Amino acid sequence: MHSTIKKPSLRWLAFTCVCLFFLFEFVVRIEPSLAASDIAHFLGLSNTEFGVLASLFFWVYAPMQLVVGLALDRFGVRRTLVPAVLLCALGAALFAASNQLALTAVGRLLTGFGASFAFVGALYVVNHQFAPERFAVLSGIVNAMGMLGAAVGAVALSGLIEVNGWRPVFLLTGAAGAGLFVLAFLFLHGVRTNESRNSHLLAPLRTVFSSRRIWLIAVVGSLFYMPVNVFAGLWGQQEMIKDHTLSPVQAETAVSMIYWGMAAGSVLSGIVSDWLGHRKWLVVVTALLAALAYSLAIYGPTTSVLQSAALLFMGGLFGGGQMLTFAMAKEGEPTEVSGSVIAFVNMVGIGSALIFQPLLGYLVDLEHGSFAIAASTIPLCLLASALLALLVREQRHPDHISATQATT
Ligand SMILES: N[C@@H](Cc1c[nH]cn1)C(=O)NCC(=O)O
Repeated sequence: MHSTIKKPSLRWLAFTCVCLFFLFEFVVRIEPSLAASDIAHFLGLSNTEFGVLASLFFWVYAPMQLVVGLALDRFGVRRTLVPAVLLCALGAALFAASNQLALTAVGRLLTGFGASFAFVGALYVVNHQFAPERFAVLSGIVNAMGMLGAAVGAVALSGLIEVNGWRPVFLLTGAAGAGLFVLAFLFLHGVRTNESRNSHLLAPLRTVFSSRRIWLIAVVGSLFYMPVNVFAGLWGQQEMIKDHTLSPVQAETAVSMIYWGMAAGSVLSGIVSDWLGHRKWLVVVTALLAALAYSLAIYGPTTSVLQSAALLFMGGLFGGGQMLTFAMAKEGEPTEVSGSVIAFVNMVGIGSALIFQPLLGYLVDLEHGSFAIAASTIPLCLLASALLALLVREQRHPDHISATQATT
């Protein structure tokens, strides 16, 4: 049966710490892109070399997901997340303070290493310290924090960088991370339960890899998340400029609406899902509605920034339904493997960028610069996600049924 720590105030303090960590992680993740040419010039790098430097973050982040899940399942929240916050902050500070490329690269690797604990760690806290019927809405709030970090952080830091230069601002970010470490040290506590820890460190991976259901849900989540990874993250701005004659600033504004929509949608879909006590059909319906919104945004005849922004906002809003895949996946298994299950779904989800980002570029080149075929992968992935979600078996392990639900 599910257990929660006794004092609600401790639970909410832990939740606040992990939400702030995910927000911080998202800010340091995108920070280099806000001063790309200044950093490249300072370190004497070409654009390609700068791209490699910034991407070091993801080289550690993606494979670390499996380690993060195992570490959480084995050592719990406090012993993993508190050092992770410190390493993430130290990495950001080192990136800013160093004059040498090698040290800057170590800083970026360290940032990615620490950051890799944030999202899964936050969902782990939600899973272990709150009642099961709150999982979807609270994990939606976690996701919204990251999206707001990307949307608001980018604008706020760009302004500061313009006035003060990138190094003082990046150092300030590192200092904010140090402050967050102190908060986490003081207030981020795990729960002591009488749940059995796994007898073998790698045991949760066996459960994850051998479950056809978890693989299926991870692919559903990945296809559902694909527009955020690929359209919002890379190609959207170009598509908007080319096909809808928006200016670069208008296109960036319209595409950033995906993050705002996603922030609202993650929370809303969580509220509706926890209220209905249901996941699967919401995933199917929101994926279909997101497919419709993106199709209209991409293939519709509009040249108005307002209409494009509204349609992309709707795409993000319905896209918030992808967060429910985490609830679906972990609810099928015992709590002692939740960290690994959540981390695996996340790894497959963010890993889809490795396939789809270059694939879209390839298709655009193949069509001599036209997005007509390349962009069709966006609604197609969403449709595939909805269809595959239909195949997911509804399953709820007793660990994810709260005492109140169990007695009704
Ligand atoms: N919402 C996740 C990504 C995802 C994976 N499957 C479905 N969605 C997310 O934002 N993760 C944050 C991260 O970058 O780790």
